[in-house]
Amino acid sequence: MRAGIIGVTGYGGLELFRLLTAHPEIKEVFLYSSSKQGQLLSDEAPHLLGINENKLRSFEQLETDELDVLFCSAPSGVSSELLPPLLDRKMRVIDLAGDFRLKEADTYRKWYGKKPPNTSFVNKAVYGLSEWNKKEIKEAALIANPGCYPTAALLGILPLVKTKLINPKTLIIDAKSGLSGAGASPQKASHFTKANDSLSVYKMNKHQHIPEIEQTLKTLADTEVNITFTTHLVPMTRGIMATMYAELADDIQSHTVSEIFNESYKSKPFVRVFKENTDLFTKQVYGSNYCDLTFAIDERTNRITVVSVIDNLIKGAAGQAVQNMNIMVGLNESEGLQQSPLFP
Ligand SMILES: NC(=O)C1=CN([C@@H]2O[C@H](COP(=O)(O)OP(=O)(O)OC[C@H]3O[C@@H](n4cnc5c(N)ncnc54)[C@H](OP(=O)(O)O)[C@@H]3O)[C@@H](O)[C@H]2O)C=CC1
Ligand SMILES: CC(=O)N[C@@H](CCC(=O)OP(=O)(O)O)C(=O)O
Repeated sequence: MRAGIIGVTGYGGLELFRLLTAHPEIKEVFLYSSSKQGQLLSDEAPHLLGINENKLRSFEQLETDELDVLFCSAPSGVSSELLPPLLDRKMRVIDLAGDFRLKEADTYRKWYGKKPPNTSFVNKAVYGLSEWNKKEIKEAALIANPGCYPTAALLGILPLVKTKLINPKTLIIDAKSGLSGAGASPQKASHFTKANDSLSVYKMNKHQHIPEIEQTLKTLADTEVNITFTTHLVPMTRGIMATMYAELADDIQSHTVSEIFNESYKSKPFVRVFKENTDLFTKQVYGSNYCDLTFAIDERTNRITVVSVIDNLIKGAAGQAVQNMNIMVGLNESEGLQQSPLFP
């Protein structure tokens, strides 16, 4: 198969490049850039010197019949302009940005502050939460790859919301991300002197992933709810930890919660359910497509705490995108994604 990557010089794009060039079924990867056409990828990413010496192509050089699948890893607002003509030419696309995730145009306008994409393409897009939407992903021509925070949060909370083990109205998601979550271009909040040795909170009650999580709880767990979701920046390169709190429905014992988690993920190669009260850390999934989960029940408050960790650039972006490609083209979903986490 031949794959293309738009936005390959960014953090998500570089991870796509790394995964796709090691993928056993991918014979060639074409690289597209909006700003560095004609340069080598290694000019921008010196760690790739000698590994890929192909020139970055312009979008005008993108021939749909050359590619079996195209990944778009550009900032939000770009893919809604760039992708429709390619989709019209029957290109199979996996988009890593938020453009095609939210079904309501007004919701996209409100939370992203941008012009929403054409409704007909939004309607065609399938939400690529691999473990929960496999049937639809298999049939999709356009996949809206989930956001990094929603991936971590939803994998942790969906089993409990779906089985009504918690009261969803009491759900609070407290999430922390490494700096690569903010992308490669310099930003104030991730500037070394501000981020180092410090912890910051941002976009309180305004984060664009709030409607994405709410929409998915509605579509995949038939639960309409407004959530409380807070994001923090942690001075580490990669990783997300989502810590989620909710009131338990009456008299739920921990063995029931364990059973639900184990049952939900028993045949899912990338979700690892740890036993109750395990101390998790983001580095245990670093560089891998795993999402690790644990929980603890507080009998004094009748609340449950669920903890989920992922690598934002892999399970939260490029890894899940490759997993979705595998599902879409009928390969084993683990193909090319079986690397162990990098530790220490
Ligand atoms: N970082 C993360 O953890 C996650 C990111 N995402 C989403 O994935 C997408 C990529 O994120 P990330 O890699 O972090 O971002 P980066 O800022 O690191 O990279 C984005 C890349 O997009 C390209 N680009 C910029 N402007 C345009 C444009 N106008 N037209 C076409 N291409 C453009 C640039 O490459 P060039 O100049 O070479 O074209 C740039 O390197 C974003 O939508 C982000 O929200 C989703 C999940 C997790
Ligand atoms: C640490 C950090 O800044 N993370 C980014 C994640 C961006 C992202 O993934 O954006 P979309 O999913 O909306 O495309 C943020 O919180 O906005």
